Order: sequence, then structure tokens, then C-alpha cells
Amino acid sequence: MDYVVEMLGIRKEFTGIVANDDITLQLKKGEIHALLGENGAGKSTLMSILFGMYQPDRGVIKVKGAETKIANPNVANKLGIGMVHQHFKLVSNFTVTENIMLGNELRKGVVLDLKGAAKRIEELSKRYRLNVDPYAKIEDISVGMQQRVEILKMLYRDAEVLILDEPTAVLTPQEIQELIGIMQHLIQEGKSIIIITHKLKEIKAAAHRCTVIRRGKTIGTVDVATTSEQKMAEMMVGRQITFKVDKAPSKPGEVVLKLDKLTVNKAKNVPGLKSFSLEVRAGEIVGIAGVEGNGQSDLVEAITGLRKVESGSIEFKGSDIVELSIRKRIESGIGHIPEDRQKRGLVLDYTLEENMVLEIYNREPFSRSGILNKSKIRSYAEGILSSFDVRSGQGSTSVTRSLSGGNQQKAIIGREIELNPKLLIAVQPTRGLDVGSIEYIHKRLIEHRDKGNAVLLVSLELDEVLNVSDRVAILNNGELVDTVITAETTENEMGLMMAGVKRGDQV
Ligand SMILES: Nc1ncnc2c1ncn2[C@@H]1O[C@H](COP(=O)(O)OP(=O)(O)OP(=O)(O)O)[C@@H](O)[C@H]1O
Repeated sequence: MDYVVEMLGIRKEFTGIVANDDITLQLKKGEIHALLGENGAGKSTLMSILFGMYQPDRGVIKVKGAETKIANPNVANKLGIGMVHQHFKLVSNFTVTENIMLGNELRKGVVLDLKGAAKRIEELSKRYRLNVDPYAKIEDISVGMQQRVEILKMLYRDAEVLILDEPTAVLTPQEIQELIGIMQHLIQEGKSIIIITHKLKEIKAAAHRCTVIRRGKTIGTVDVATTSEQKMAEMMVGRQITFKVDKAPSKPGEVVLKLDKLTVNKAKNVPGLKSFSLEVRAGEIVGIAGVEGNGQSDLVEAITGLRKVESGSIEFKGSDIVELSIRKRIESGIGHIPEDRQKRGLVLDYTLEENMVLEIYNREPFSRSGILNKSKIRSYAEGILSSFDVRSGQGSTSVTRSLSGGNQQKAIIGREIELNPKLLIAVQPTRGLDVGSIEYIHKRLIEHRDKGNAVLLVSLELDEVLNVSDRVAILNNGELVDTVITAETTENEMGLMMAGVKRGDQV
């Protein structure tokens, strides 16, 4: 068999946890190979080993049949292996060309030929249909385009094996389709791809084979065309997944959040949200649907106090909170699961238990007369971590940075729900989570509603908005298109409203 890369019997242990335990993955030339596994299963660790960022404790790596030691990423590059990380490594005020040359020509101390490099980048971009402008500045291009720059960086270095670590997590549905097209074109040109994703639909749409790992061990490699999504999910979590959200009809109570003609600016004098009105009641989940960048973050940041309001009012439990500080808003009962967990949600160098009490460490019973009660903090944190199944090497004392991305996300969700806020604002709560965890988080959001709280759910996943929310407000270009009851609408109808077509105007 013609394998370009083989990872055989790979083991990697971190303090307190075996991240990879005898894993085998074989990549055929010209295939798109998906790597699937629960949060913390060991996917990123395995790929970091292939890219030379970690050394395995045991096991063999072969590239084109020859056993190799990949001592560092430079060696990986020389062997034709490239990787796009979850968090891009681009300098925002540099151009595309400068970024691609950085760490290549620049490191080698070669005399720079920017023009020549830009020309080659343009050719590569054309050949692989990436549509990237070599002279654009990173800060001026979309996240999807930035990802293409990362792909170009690999191609510029003649990579033959491309590793993409959760590339679709940051993309809009449209960009995901484009990326799948790009991947298909790349393999036609002889490249081979390993892609990490939690989305079974994407695996079905793009991959030829899929290797499933669970808790550091290989479960198996399957042909995607003949394996159902259900089957892959079961291999991954080791139990049946329903893919359905069970919920009773909502029983809306008093108005918890009342937004009246709210206008928020994106930049100076550029409105992001325009005269937006909405009520969210106790005992209901209201979803916000829209194509990314249509006012969702302006809305969330205005309610949580991160952004100044131009005009209009925000009433929470009957009083206007526009002038309240962020901390006062949290104390009065507004919980927030933020979109960017690394920037806003967690302090990565703190331990997990410190992060679990970030908003409440100065209250009883966690501190008294300025002295922290460490055992109370620990038992509180351990409670959250166990009910939300947050997996880490050293339990509540693990440094948060060492957790896998999905486990960091589960920790934030657990922390915010545990505070039992009267209003919970959940922004993309299940981004980066495996199907088992998504099922659990949806259940907890509904339980939170059933306790008589209000939930505002902002998500780009139409399935999620439709299945979890009771009502949905649709945003287009910063304006409310309509508010609909989810049981009375369809995905198609919602799609049209997201494009700005009101219900009554649809044909
Ligand atoms: N540098 C590190 N130090 C200590 N533990 C680590 C380190 N890197 C990863 N781990 C642990 O190894 C396990 C596997 O993590 P990894 O990031 O490989 O999982 P993953 O499958 O990529 O998860 P996700 O889907 O959530 O991104 C996790 O329990 C994580 O906490």
C-alpha cells in the first residue's frame, strides 16, 4: 500500500495523563483523512507529534516508507509536512507575502526578494484556487482568507502532507463549503490531507477515510462512504447518540431582558446594531440567528457592558443597566459564555480551580476577611468539572493552558451555568465540542430554562438555534428582520430571513 505517512504504535504521556496510547494512523497518498475523537481524546497531541512539536515516548513514524525522527517543525517542513493550527500564527500588520516569507527566507538570512516571492504566491494562489492577494495586509482580510494564507504558507514550502487542525471551527457555512472545494482541488494536485473536525457532516462531505480515537486509543479506521454518521459518533463516544434535543414547551414568565430601540456602533459612526428591540422572558430560550457579522457581537457586548450604547435602553429585571459596570452586571445576575474563550473566558496561566471562581472568589464562602478558603474553592471547582466532564491531567489543579480546546470550553460553560444567572447569554456555546458534549450542553441549557431563567443563545449553527431555542430573532445588517416561534418555522424560511427577506415577503 502506498502510504505517505504512517504513525505506528504512538504513545505520549503528559504528567498525569496518557494523551496517546498505542495510536496508529496511516495516510494514503491523495486522500483526505479525517481524525475524529472526543474532546481531549488526543488528536492535537498526535498531530503535534507528526509536526515535530512533541517527541513520542514510543512508536514509529514513517514518511514514504522510511522510518524518520521528526525532531522539530523544521524537520517536518523538510519532509514535506505542513500544519495549520487552530490559532493562526500570522502577524496582523504584515502583508500576506511578508507573513509567508517570515520563518522561511527571513530565518535563513537570504537576501529578500519580495517581488519574486509575491509573484510565486500569486501563482500558487491561482493554481490552487485560493484567491489570495499577496499584497493584502492580514488585519484587512477575513478569518477565512487568513486561513488560506496559512494554507499558502505550507504550499510555498512545498508541503505534500497538509494537517488542518479544526479548520472549520472559525469559518462561516459558506466558507466551509469553499474550504471543502479547496481541499478537493489540493488532492487532485497530488497532496494528501489530514483534517481534524468534530462535524460528522463535514467528514461525510469531504473525507475518504476516518480514523477514530477515544481516550488516547485507536478505535479503528473506516471508509467514510460506507459508514453512517451515527456509526462514527458511536465509535467515538462508545455509546448511542440521539442527535435530537428533547424539550417540553416553554412556560414564559416575567420579562427578564428588555431591549428598546438599541443602537450600538461597530466603529466610530458605523452602526453595528440599529434600533433593535427584543424581550426575553424567564423560562424561555431566545435564539439570535444571522450570518456572522450582522450585529450579533454588537448586541452581546452591549448587554454585557463591553461596548458603549449609542441610544436606546437595556432593561434587566426592570431596571436600566446601560450605566452599570461589567462586574455589577455579572453580580446582578447576567452570565456570559463568550465567543472567544481564550481572550475573554479564561486566564490560561491560572489553574482550573482559580478559573472556576474567577467572578466569585471574593465572596463567602470562598473568602472571608480577604483570606481565600482553598478547600471550599477546590470542592466547588471539582463539582463543576465532574458534572461537565472536563478532562485534564491533574484535575482542578491543572494549569488551564494544558487542557484541550474543547475541555476549556466545557469548563467555561460549567462555570457560568453553576452561577445560576437569571439571564444566561451563550455565544457559540458548542463550537469545538464533540457530539456527546454538545448533547449534554444542550440538555443543561434547557434545564437552566426550566428552572425559570432566561437564555439568549447566539449561534451560527442553524440546527442548534432551531433545536434548542423556543423563539428566534433574526438579524440582518444590524436590524431585526423578524421574531419567530421555532416550532412554526423551517430551516429554509430562516435562511431567507437571514438574507433579509421578511416572512410575509417570501414566495
Ligand atoms: N502540554 C500538555 N501538558 C499537559 N497535558 C496536556 C498537554 N497537551 C495536551 N494535554 C492533555 O492531553 C490530552 C489530549 O489533549 P489534545 O489537545 O490532544 O486533545 P484533542 O483530542 O485535540 O481535544 P479537543 O477536541 O478538545 O481539541 C488532554 O487531556 C490534555 O489535557
